[in-house]
Amino acid sequence: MEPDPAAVGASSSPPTASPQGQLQPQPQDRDECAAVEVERADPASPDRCAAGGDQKSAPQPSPQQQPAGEDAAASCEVDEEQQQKLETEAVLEAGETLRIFMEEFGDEGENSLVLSPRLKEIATPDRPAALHFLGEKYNSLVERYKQQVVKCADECAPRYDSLKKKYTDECAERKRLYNELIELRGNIRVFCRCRPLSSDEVTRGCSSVVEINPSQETELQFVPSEKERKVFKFDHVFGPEDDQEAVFSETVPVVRSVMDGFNVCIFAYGQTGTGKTFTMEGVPENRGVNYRALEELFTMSEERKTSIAYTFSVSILEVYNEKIRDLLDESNDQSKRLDIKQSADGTQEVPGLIEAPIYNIDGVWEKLKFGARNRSVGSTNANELSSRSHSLVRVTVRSEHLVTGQRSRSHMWMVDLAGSERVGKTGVEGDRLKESQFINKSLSALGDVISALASKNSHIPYRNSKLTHLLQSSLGGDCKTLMFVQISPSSTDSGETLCSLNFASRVRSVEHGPARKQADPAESLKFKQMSEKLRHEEKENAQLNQSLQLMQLKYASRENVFRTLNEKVKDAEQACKNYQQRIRELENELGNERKAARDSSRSSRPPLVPMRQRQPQGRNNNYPPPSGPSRSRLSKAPTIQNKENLPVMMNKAHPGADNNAVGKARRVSLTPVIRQIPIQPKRRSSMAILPSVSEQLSVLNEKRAASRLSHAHMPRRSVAAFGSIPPTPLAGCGTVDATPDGAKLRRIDFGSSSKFTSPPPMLGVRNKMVTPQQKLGVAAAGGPGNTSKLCFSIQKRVLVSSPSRAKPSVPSGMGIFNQALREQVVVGRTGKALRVVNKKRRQSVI
Ligand SMILES: Nc1ncnc2c1ncn2[C@@H]1O[C@H](COP(=O)(O)OP(=O)(O)OP(=O)(O)O)[C@@H](O)[C@H]1O
Repeated sequence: MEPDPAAVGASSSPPTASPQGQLQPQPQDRDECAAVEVERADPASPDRCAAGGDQKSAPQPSPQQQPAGEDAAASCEVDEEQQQKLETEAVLEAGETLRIFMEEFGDEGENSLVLSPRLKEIATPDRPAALHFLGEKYNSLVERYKQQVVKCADECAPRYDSLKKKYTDECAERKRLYNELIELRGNIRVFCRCRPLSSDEVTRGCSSVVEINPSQETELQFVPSEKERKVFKFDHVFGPEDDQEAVFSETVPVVRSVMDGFNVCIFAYGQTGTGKTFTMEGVPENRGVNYRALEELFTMSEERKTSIAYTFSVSILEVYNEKIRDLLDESNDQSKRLDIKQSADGTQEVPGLIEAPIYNIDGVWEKLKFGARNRSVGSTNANELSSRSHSLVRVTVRSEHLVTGQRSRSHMWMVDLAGSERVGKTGVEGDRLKESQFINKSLSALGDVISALASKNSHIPYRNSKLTHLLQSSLGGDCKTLMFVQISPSSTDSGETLCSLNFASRVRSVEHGPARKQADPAESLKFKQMSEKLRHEEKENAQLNQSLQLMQLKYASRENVFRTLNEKVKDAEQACKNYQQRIRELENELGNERKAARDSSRSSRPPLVPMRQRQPQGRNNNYPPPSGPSRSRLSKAPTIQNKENLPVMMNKAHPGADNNAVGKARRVSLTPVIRQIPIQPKRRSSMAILPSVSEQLSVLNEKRAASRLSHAHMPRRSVAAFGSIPPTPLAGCGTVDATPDGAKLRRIDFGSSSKFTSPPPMLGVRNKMVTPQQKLGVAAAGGPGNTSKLCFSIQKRVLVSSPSRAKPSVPSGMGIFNQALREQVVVGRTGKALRVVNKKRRQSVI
C-alpha cells in the first residue's frame, strides 16, 4: 500500500545527527513524536501521526502547570521527572534504533522500499522520523521510476511501432493469401450475418442462440440449449452490432473483381425476416450491398479513367412463381414472357431483358428504387414486407484498355432470394401460400444443385428451376461467388437457423474451379479466328519441319556415301601408286637383267645350232609362227651388225615402242642363258595346242552351218573346243547331239589360268544347265588322250596388258590367223581384254 504523500510530507524535515553521531529528531519532529505518542493506539498510521501533529496546539498540561496542592505537586514532579527520564532514555534508545534502521535501509538499496525488520524495533517516538525518512525516499524513488518509465517508453516507441506495423502487414498478407487460396480452390465464399433480436422478440422474451466472439471473426457458435453447442466456420461472421459499412468492407474485394473482367455473383440466403433485403438493398438511410457496390464501381472507374474506359448498364428482374419478370419495364406488361437462353460463350442470357445504361450513382439509385417498387412484396406473420420473389440485379461492366485496346465484358449478379419459410408458422394462405410453395420449391432446387456440386456429381440439375438455371454460371461456372447466409438469433427460430447454417456450410464446400477473366464476345470471336489460323499454321509448320528432317536425313546419308566413296577412291589411288611403284621396280630389275644378259652374251660364244631351228622364247605362245616378213627375218641368221642395227629398225617401224624390250628380247633368245621371265601382273595365257589351218577352217565351216540351222545364240563368254571329240556320256543328255552336225564340242581346260575354270555353256546348248560332274566328264573326254586333236579357246579376254604399260591398240582380227575367219570377226578391246565378235551375227564366236 502506498503511503499518503500528504501525510508523509507533513513531516518533511529530515532527522539530524547528534554531535555523538546519533540521529536526533528536530524540534518539530519532537512535537510530532509527541503527537505520535498520543496516537499510540495506531502507530502504523501516518495519517494519525499527522493528525497527532495538529494536537500540539493543545498540549497535555504538565504537573508544574497544575494549580494543585504542594504534596500533590511534589509527587507529580517526581513522577514527571521519572517520566521524563524514562522518555529521554527511550528516545535515546530509539534514536539509536532509527539510526541503525536508516543505515540498513540505505545499505539495502537505493531503489527499494522493502521495510527493514528493524522498523518494528523502532520506538514509537522515532516512528514519525522513520516515516518521514521513508516518505522522502518514496518520493525520490517515484520520481526516479517516472523518469525511467519515460526513458523506457521513448526507447521502446519505435520498436513498438515497427512491431505493430509488422503485425498489421502480416494480418493483411494472411488475408490476401487466404483469399488467393480460396480463389485457387474456386470455393464459393460464405459470409454469415446475424441480425439483432427484434423488439417483438425481446418482448416475447426470446433469448439468443448464437454466440459470436469478436476476436474470432470466422467462427460462430450455435447454442440452442445449455448442453448443445455447435461451431460453424465461415469466411466472415457479422454479428448484430456490425453495420452495413462493415459488411460492405469485406465484400469490396469481390466487387472489385468485376472491374478486372471477372464474373461475380453475390446472393443472400436465409429464413424469412432475417435481413436478406436489409443486407442487399438496405434502407434509404442505411443502404445495402447493391447500392454500395455500384458506388464502388463508379469510384474505381474514375480512378482508372486514364488507362481504362468503363461503361455500365443495369438490368433488374425477378423470378416470381417460376416466371421471369423485368422490373425495369415501365409498361409493366404482365403478358411479356422472358426466358433463359444459353449464349454462344456458354453463359445464360435472358433475351428481351432491358439493359439500362447508367452514368452516375444517382442514376443507379433511381433504377434500384424503381426495381424495388415493382418487386412483389406481401405481408406475412414473419415479415410485414416479405419478399415473395427472388430479385436479381445484373450489372454489366464493359471495359476497353486505352493503351492496348483490350476489351472485356463481365457481369455482376446481386441476388436477394425470397426467404425460406414454414407455411404453418408464417400462416399464409391463398396467393401467399402458392408463392411460398414456389419459393420453397426453387430453394429446394438450389439445395439440390449445391449438393450435386459439393459431391462432384456428373449431372447438376440446374434446369430444375428458373433460379438455378439463371445462376448456373455463378454456382458452378468460372465466376467469383459470395453468399450471405442470414440468420435470426432468436431461440424461436433455432430450427430454421440450424438448417440455414448447415446449408451454408455445404455451399462453402463447393469447389467450382478458379475464376476466369471474361473477354468481350467480339474480341472472343476475333481471338477464336486468330487461334484457328495459328493452329493451321502450326500444322503446316509441323509438316514442313517433318519434310526438312527427312531431307536432312537424306543429305546426311548421301554425305556418308560420298565420304565412303572418297575413301575408296583414295584407297584405289594409293593401290595404283603402289602398283606403279612395283612396276617401276620390276622394270628396273628387267632392265638390269637385260643389261646383264647383254653383257654376258657379248662375252660368250655364238650358239652352235642355227638360229632358224630354235624357237625364240618370246614366241612361246599359242599362235602358229607367222608366215610374214618377221618370220623370214627370223629365219635368217643375222649378223652382229644386223643384230646391233635391229633396235634402230624397230624404232623406225614402231615409233614409240620400247626399243630395249624388242632388241633385248631377241638377243636373249640367242643366248643359252636361262633368264627369269618377269612376272607380268594379271597376265593371262592360254596354253593350248593350236589347230592347223585346215582344221580350223573345217571347224569354222561346221560351226557356221550349225549356227545357220539352229539359230542358236552364242553366249557372250564361251570357251569351246574344236575337234572330233568322240561322243561322251554327256552327248546322251543332248548337249552335243543337239547340234545338227553333231559337232563334238568339248572344253579342254589345261588349267592355264584360274580365271577360266568356269566353263561357258556349249555351242548349240542354249539355256541348258550343265552340272559340274558333266563338265568334268567333258574335260575327261577331251583329256590328255585327245590332245592330238586341235582345239583352242578363244576367250573374251585373250590378251592381258600390264596396267602400267601403254599397249598399242590391237587391230581387228589380230591373233586369228585364218584370213576368212579374220574377216568375219571383230576383235575389240574391253578394258584389258580383247573381245571376239562375229560381225554378221553380233555374237561371240569360237
Ligand atoms: N442487421 C440488421 N440490423 C437491423 N435491422 C435488421 C437487420 N437485419 C434485418 N433487420 C430488420 O429486420 C426486418 C426484416 O428484414 P428483411 O425484410 O430484410 O428480411 P428478409 O430476410 O428480407 O425477409 P423476407 O425473406 O421475408 O423478405 C426489417 O425490418 C429489417 O430492418
